[in-house]
Amino acid sequence: MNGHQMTIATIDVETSFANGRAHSEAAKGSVLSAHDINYTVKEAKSCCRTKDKQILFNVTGIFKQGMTAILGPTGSGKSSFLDVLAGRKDPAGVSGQLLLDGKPVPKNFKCMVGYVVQDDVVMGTLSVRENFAFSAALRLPSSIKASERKERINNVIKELGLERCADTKVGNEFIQGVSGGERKRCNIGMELIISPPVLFLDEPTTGLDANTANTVLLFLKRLSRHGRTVIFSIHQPRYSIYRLFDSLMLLSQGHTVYHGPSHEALEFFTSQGYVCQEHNNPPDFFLDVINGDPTTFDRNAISLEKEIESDFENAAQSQHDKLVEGFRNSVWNKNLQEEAKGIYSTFEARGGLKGERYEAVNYATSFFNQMVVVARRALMNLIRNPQTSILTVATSIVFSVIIGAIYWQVSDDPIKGFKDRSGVLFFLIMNQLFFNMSAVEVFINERKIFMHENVSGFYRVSVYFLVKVIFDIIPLRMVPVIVLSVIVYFAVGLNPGADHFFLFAFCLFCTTVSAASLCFLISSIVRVFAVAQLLLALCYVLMMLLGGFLINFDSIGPWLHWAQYFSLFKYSLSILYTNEFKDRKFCSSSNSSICEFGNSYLTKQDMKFETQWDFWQNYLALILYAIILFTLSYIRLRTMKKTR
Ligand SMILES: Nc1ncnc2c1ncn2[C@@H]1O[C@H](COP(=O)(O)OP(=O)(O)OP(=O)(O)O)[C@@H](O)[C@H]1O
Repeated sequence: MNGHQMTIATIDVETSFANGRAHSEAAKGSVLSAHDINYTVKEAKSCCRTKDKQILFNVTGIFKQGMTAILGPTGSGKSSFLDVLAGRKDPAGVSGQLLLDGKPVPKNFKCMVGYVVQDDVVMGTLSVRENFAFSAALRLPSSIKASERKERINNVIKELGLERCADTKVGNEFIQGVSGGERKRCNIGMELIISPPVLFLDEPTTGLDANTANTVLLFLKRLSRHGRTVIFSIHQPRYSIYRLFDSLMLLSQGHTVYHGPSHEALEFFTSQGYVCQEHNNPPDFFLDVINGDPTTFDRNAISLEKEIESDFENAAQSQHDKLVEGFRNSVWNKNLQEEAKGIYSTFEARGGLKGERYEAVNYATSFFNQMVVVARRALMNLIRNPQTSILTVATSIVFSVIIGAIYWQVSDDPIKGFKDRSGVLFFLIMNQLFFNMSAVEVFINERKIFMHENVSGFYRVSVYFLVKVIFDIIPLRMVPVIVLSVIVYFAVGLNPGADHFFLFAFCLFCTTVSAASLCFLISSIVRVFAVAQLLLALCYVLMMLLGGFLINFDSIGPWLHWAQYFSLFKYSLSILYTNEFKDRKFCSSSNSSICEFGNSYLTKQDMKFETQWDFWQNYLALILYAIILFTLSYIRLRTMKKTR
């Protein structure tokens, strides 16, 4: 079993999951065992060189029904081990064997288990019940009847003690919602809906006050009593929390320094010469020992104490080595290894499954069902979070009124008219681009929720992407464009005629969607909002400069001429100018015999406008621009690493 890659196969749990077993009896008392787990990552050394860094060293653990806490100093590998157990690490870096009830975990193990991430991943605009219904609609197989789903949701609400706030919105920065503890329980409930055989939680108490943390852990304890295997990483818990643990795993620098019943941990440390003072909190004491705190030594170990005083770091290291060695030779490890060996030999005796790759299991529901459920949530989110849309429309109205007032009924004079009209059109395109910069936060804000839901098997990447584009990005941009077009077009007095108005409005819409596609691409690549904004502003400024309207092409080197094809200004302004000036005669108001055709102005601007194709190719370019950038964003979403 040493050094082998993690094997992947399907197991019975999956079948029971698909059959929608009754909530209370599902996956009762599942045993997850990890055998000789090693985990290595590739660490970047320089720009093109990487080095292997081992994070976990031959970690063996058995996790039964009840609460198991994984404890250790910061950087000891708690989160890494939890992720490996939950199947959320790249299998390429993991070796060893994971067994669930003595059988290999399936390829989609991460979708079957519950994993409560540290961050908040519930939708604030939905109520607790609606969030659970969202999880149930996507993660339970379609074969489960609506009434059974409803019953499961009610059971989870009851199990987590959320009856009082079941129909309250979870809350976000705009909406007052449930309390911190209820919110955490709501995150847990999203996972419990599928009756997972094992529930993982990454530092469930982080960000909660002491009392709330206590309440959450009490609920977990109750869940574990009802037949669940609960495994979580935790930072220095208080005694009131520690006493709830059934089993404990202590890690130090990726090695196990204790794994066994939590109430026997002190005994193990005493056996190694470390005595916990009477009123000391055991978890604090364990961490102090692992961190090499000299006060944790037995008074008899004087020579070692001296060593610590002289060289603290070396002493901490030697204390770590001593603990690892101590545990390896302890009775606790002997029992653990024997039990693990028993499970492993049963698995081997069954034969057949080791090393085989079974087909990946599909999502619980169809593409169409996912589209409906995710789109419904997006629309509810849009309606219940109207601040963004209202602000966008209000800003659009104010801006349009200002533009209308400044450029009120522009003159038909060939000199003044050309200047004012081209000015307002240029300004409008610039506004459409910069006004859309808010779209860059779309994916940055939702990155965590998307990654969690996608990894947990809620929906396909394509579903999220299509819903985002069709029900979020496009509608949010359509209304302001209509408002702006109506106000500005008639206030400024642009080319009369319904056909010209619609061509104008359609051009602004295409420009907005193309700009939004660029925002979406950048937000799928960059994680930091400020950096994304800076990148976007840089792109727009370059587009403006190289679009051919602020500088004569003869003045730029030929080597830069290609850049114009990436400029949205080039296409959008070509449409708006042609729509406004082509075949129109502009005469001086003071002397009607002084007239000039708009065509001559277009020629001076180096614009092609003679044929229909000259005009329509710009729309085509804008549409292709949006399609290509949205496709690149989709590829980026698909290929991005979604596990840590
Ligand atoms: N992808 C990676 N590249 C390089 N080092 C990594 C990577 N992932 C984890 N590590 C390192 O592995 C060690 C264990 O990390 P891990 O996050 O599992 O620790 P932890 O015990 O959960 O820490 P904390 O309590 O601070 O969250 C750390 O030293 C961390 O820097």
